[in-house]
Amino acid sequence: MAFALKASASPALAAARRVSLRGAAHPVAAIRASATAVAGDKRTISGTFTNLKEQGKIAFIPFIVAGDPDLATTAKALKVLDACGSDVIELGVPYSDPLADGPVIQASATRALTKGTTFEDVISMVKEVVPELSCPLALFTYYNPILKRGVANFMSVVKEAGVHGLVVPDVPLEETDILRSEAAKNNLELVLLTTPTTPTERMERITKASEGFVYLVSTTGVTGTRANVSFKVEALLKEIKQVTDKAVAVGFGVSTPEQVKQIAGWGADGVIVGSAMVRQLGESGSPEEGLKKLEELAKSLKAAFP
Ligand SMILES: O=P(O)(O)OC[C@@H](O)[C@@H](O)c1c[nH]c2ccccc12
Repeated sequence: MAFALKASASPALAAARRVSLRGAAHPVAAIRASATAVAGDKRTISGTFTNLKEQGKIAFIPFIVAGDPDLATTAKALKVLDACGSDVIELGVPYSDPLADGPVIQASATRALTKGTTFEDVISMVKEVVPELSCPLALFTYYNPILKRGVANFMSVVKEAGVHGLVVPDVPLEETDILRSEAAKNNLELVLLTTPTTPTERMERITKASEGFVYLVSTTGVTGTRANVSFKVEALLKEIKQVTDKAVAVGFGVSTPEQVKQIAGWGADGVIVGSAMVRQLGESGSPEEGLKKLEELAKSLKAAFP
């Protein structure tokens, strides 16, 4: 299934639309987007965290699966999330064996794959949409699709599409060197993940190697909303921040403003929200309804961020 959006609007027009979408609240982002698009893309994930820290803010990082309910809607969803004040967006490449995902994201990936969504289609869509976003985009993929295409080829294709970073949850730490060196050649930041059960020595190696930010998985098990965020996260954040001054963003289980506030209060530099976003977008009665529910959730969560 080929993906083709109408010719993307000029950066200035895209930025103007963003102002209207974002309302008066984010004119700076629209100006930044316009300047970025015209002057060449200077967005980086680590730079985003640096800017936020200087403002005493933390990053809102939503995750959605490309192609669910369809790629044209994914393109609109990325713009909606950007307009709602996302600081980084994680875009998942649908995969047939998402071993770290719970039922919501598994079902989403299945819907996207059943629609015939291919990696190439996702890349075509990303190439069209990235110039119209003000925030950086991190492509989320399991390791196998990278190996299938060859690491060097994968990285250059992804960079050429305008992606800023990568999250690869199942790459063994011992194999991240090749990934990181090829990513660095393409000016891509490779985000690594640490979990509540990662031994301290390994957490330190992961933290040292991670770029863009350190992804702290809040709980054991797979992705999916939880009633409560584990109190262990507070201590884990302190432990990681003793060994690095890199930004640390917390993900897994988050779906409410209260959980965002709690994690922010524990000292996180960002909060990642996936399944709750994916459910609103992919499980609604129609793409239009899904986009509306996505926007409502994104705005309600964004309002909880300091
Ligand atoms: O879905 P949750 O519980 O909000 O967690 C974020 C998660 O979706 C996203 O970061 C992600 C999607 N698939 C993953 C697999 C592993 C680690 C992280 C992820």
